[in-house]
Amino acid sequence: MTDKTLTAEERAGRAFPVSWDQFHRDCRALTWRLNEVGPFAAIIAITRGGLVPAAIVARELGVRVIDTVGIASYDHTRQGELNILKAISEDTLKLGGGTGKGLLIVDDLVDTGKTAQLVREMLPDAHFATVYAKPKGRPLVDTFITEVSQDTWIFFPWDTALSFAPPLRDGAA
Ligand SMILES: O=P(O)(O)OC[C@H]1O[C@H](OP(=O)(O)OP(=O)(O)O)[C@H](O)[C@@H]1O
Ligand code: HPA
Ligand SMILES: [Mg+2]
Repeated sequence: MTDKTLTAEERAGRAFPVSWDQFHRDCRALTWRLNEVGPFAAIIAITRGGLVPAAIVARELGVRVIDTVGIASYDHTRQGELNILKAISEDTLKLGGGTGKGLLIVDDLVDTGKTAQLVREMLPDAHFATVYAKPKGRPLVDTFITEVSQDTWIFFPWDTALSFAPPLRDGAA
């Protein structure tokens, strides 16, 4: 049974910190794979986490039409109801023939898959790409780069800062 008093991060247990360098490399690797699948008429970033990978992928693939769909579910690390804060624009929907054909959806990661499921329902024929994937959400993603276990919490570079780490013999785990 899931302990509701714990945040998703606390439940995850393992930490996987990602540096800007690593993230940029992983986004470029994702682009290599997507280049085999495209071309794409537009990219839809799932904000906010999808904005950074979408910018890198768009630059590499030469896509200049970018839209966003705003979905929030985690308040820092606790997952709540999914809220659609901004819908996909009419212009983008038209570009994808109403079903998303020839469009690319980008997010930073898929965890439980709830966000991905919701966007997939909006654009069933779009290609869905994330940089990282956890097992529960993985079946919903068409292309990703790195899989991490469900009990891992990914720390993105825009959510973290460099800080002092005490030496091992002083009690650091
Ligand atoms: O697979 P799921 O369990 O749905 O989780 C994945 C989603 O959670 C995070 O977004 P969040 O809702 O925290 O908003 P943010 O992108 O604004 O940080 C992440 O960026 C994904 O969009
Ligand atoms: O592992 C994660 N890291 C950051 N944000 C997230 N949102 C869902 N899962 C995660
Ligand atoms: Mg997000």
